[in-house]
Formats: sequence, C-alpha cells, structure tokens
Amino acid sequence: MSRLIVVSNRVSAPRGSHSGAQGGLAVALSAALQEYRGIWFGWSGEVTDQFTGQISFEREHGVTTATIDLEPQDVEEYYDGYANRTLWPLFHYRVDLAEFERGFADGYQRVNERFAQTLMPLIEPDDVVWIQDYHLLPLGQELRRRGARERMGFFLHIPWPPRRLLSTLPVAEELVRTLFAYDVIGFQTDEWLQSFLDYVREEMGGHIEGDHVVLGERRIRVMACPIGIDAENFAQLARSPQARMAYRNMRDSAVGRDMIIGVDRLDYSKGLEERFLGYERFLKEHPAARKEVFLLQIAPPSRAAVESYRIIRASLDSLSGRVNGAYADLDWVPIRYVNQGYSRDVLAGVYRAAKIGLVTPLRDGMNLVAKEYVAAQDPEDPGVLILSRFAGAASQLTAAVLVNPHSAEEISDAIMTALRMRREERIERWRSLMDNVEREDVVWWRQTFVSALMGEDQALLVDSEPSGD
Ligand SMILES: O=P(O)(O)OC[C@H]1O[C@H](O[C@H]2O[C@H](CO)[C@@H](O)[C@H](O)[C@H]2O)[C@H](O)[C@@H](O)[C@@H]1O
Ligand SMILES: O=c1ccn([C@@H]2O[C@H](COP(=O)(O)OP(=O)(O)O)[C@@H](O)[C@H]2O)c(=O)[nH]1
Repeated sequence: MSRLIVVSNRVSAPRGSHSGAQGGLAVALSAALQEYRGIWFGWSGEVTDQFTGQISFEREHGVTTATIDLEPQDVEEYYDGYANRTLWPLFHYRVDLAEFERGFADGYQRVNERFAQTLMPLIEPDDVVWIQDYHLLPLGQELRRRGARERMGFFLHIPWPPRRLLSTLPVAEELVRTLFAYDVIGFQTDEWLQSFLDYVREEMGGHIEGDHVVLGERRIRVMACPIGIDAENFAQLARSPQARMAYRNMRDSAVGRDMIIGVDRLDYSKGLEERFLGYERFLKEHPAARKEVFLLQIAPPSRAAVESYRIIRASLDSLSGRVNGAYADLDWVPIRYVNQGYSRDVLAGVYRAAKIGLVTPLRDGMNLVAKEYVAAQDPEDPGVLILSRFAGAASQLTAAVLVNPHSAEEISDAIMTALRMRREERIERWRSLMDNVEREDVVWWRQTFVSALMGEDQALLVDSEPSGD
C-alpha cells in the first residue's frame, strides 16, 4: 500500500486537537491520519533566527509528524502576509481588506520553495502526496520542479472566489497555473469548483472534459468533496465525563433560560458583528422573550499579528459592551462573550446544553462547528441549528434554519422560529442533519479524495457497471 504524505501549514498531533483554537483543518487531519501509514509535514509554529531545514519527527497516537521551523521574516511575509492579508480576505470576498504587497508574494514563494526543498528527500517512489490549503498553492509545482513524479493532490479548505474578484490579484493567472502541477484538486462545494472552472475557462483558455479540466498539456481531475467531522467520535465525546460536567455547569448557570451558542475563531469572515446585531434586533423586537435566552459566544483570538483581526476584536468588545449595557438586568446578561479556546470535550457538552446553535459566517469554506453542534445533540430533545447560507456546510445541511447573515431581521426571525419550534419538528430536522453528518464524515471525505488521487474511484466506477452478459 502506498504511503500518504499530507502537507499543511499547520501540523498538530492528536493531543493538540484538545488545546482549543487551532481550527477545523488540524482537527480533521489528525483524525484522518491516525488510520494511515504516512507522514504529516508542515510548519512547527516555531521560529528560528536562520532557516536550517532541519526536520523534527514525532510519533504520537499513530501519527508521524515532520515539522520545520521558519524565520521571523517568513512568518511575517508568508503566514501573516500573503496567506492571511492577501489570499484569505480575497478568497472570502473581502477585496477591501486584501493587501497586495510584492514582499508578501516573495515570502510566500520562498516558504513554498523551502517546504519543497525539505520535503523532497522524504518522498519515496509510490508515495501519494496530499497538499492542503491556500498557504501552499504552488507547492506541487515546486516539488515537480525538483523531480517529484508521484501522484499529487491539492484540497482547498476555503472558498474559491468568483472570477472577477480573483482577477484583482496581481499574478492571479500564474498562481492558478501552478495548480496544474497536481493530478487532483478538491473544493468544499460545487459553487467554489464552478468558480475555479470559470476562471480557467474564461481567463486562461482551458476547457472542461467531464470531471477533468484541460490546460495545454495538463489534464487534471477536479472535484467537490466537502470535509466532515469524526461524527461517531464527537457524539461519544458529548457523553464523556468532561462533556457531562460542562453540560451540567451550563444548565445550572442558565437557570432555566435557553442558551444560544456561537463558537468561532475571532475572524471577520465568521460574521460575529452581524450576529451580535441580529441578536440585538431580536432583543429589541421581542421584549417579552428577552429574558428567556442568552447568547454564549466563544471566540478565541486568531492571527493577532494581522491588523484587520485586531480591529474586529476591538469592534466586538465594544459591540458586546453596548448590547449588554443597553439590555442587562440585575439577574441577566444578554451576551456572555468569552475570548478563549476550550477543549473539544468541553465544547461538546456546551453544544449539547444549547437550544440554538448560531452559525452565521459571511463566507466560510465549510464550518465544522455547525456539524459538531449537530453531532452533540440529544436525539430525544435536539436543539436547532441556525446556519448561514454562505457557509460551505449549507450545501449539505439543508434542514437547518438557513439565514442570510447580513440581515439582522433574518437572524432575529430565525432565533424566534428556533425558540418556538415544536419538538417533533426539531427531531425531524435534526435527524436529517445528523444523517448527513454521519454519512459524509471525515472518513468519507478522506476516502473520496484519496481514492480519486489514487485513481481508484475510476476503477470502482468501471467495476460497478453491469457486465451486459
Ligand atoms: O491555522 P489558523 O490560521 O489558526 O486557522 C485555522 C484554520 O482556519 C481555516 O479553516 C478552514 O478549514 C476548515 C476545515 O476544512 C473549514 O471548516 C473552515 O471553513 C475553513 O475556514 C484554514 O483554512 C485552515 O488552513 C486553518 O488551519
Ligand atoms: O474553543 C475552541 C473553538 C474551536 N475549536 C475547534 O476549532 C474548529 C473550528 O473549525 P471550523 O471549520 O468551524 O472553522 P475554522 O476555525 O477552521 O475556520 C472546530 O473543530 C472546533 O471544535 C476548539 O477546539 N476550541
């Protein structure tokens, strides 16, 4: 069997998945890698004065990680710069926040070359290489330039922007061209896949042949393949002693009120300001229902070196203060706003104690919190998921109460609908959501992508055709 080499910016061993704020990608990959003989390669998260290319290997809970340190200038230009000040805002439709600096682009290219140079000696013939996310778009091409002949795939965890937006990026075409070094490219939804194809067709003269796209000599497989969670494990986590304790604490502190839960990295793409405004509108429009509820918003700080993240943090501090100042009473605070990360077992208990899961990103590649909220519910008395139409998860979780996160009115109405929803309807919607979360889980995601990468899905298709004898 071939080894799987997974490459991502952030690498975190399974124990790391309990530490809080590392986001959905690390959580999903640590779950996937435990089943594979292979290596997970990436940045250690540490800095060193001078790049050495020295690799630290660790093996824990069945996962071998291989990490390298980067120089401070690398982190500034590649991670804080091109990845999170250029690509992240642009790919989340925020051209207004995107910064186009040549220094960032140079640092991004340099770090991708450093990844290629250090990873190359670890790759053996027959290995399959799977590269993750926007930090590493050109890595495949850099590996090919150094002689890699193995099958290589790329999965994008964030949205792919519409053609006209992408065209604002200097050297967009060159960057997209690098993707043709891969054999398979995966997107979270069909919408992002279609935007990619539109760019390749209209701006680069490529053409589509079924589930392949052709550009010059290169013909590559493309697919929509939404990431899932380890649903079974998460549902078990929700029954663990830590989760039960968190559940009891939340229920006690709620003193009979219904809790609305939000859990997001502190990121402008998550629509937290709009969420607070929607909730404020609900408080204003429904004075009688006001004290029936409270909102617990968990928002661990993220990418704090980037100015737009400092701005959103200050803005949320002031907005939550304003809403609490206007509506709080001696025995009730409308928003509990918490800026720290919690372990996933604690989160599971908190999700289960919440009558409403409020997930309203303005744009989000997937949003695993939405799926975790569903998996943590009590089947006999589940809560209601309110979900943004603009999260990747909305393409699968159609039985949620779907909202436009830009509309305070829609958020307010959705909260009222969820609070008054009868148990039969809650159960019916939850069953449909849970069916999807269980069926298209993290194992399904990994198997679907990796079998396309190994060319096995074609074989399966051929095998399953009637013989005609
Ligand atoms: O590594 P960070 O800079 O701290 O950011 C955390 C992760 O954020 C992004 O997550 C995306 O991937 C999730 C899993 O597919 C998806 O559910 C979510 O919608 C995306 O935003 C980022 O893409 C990851 O690379 C980061 O590790
Ligand atoms: O305090 C926290 C907040 C979040 N998370 C985890 O971080 C991930 C967030 O993933 P999502 O896809 O929702 O968003 P991302 O942060 O990757 O954009 C989920 O698995 C959460 O359980 C966590 O472990 N502790």
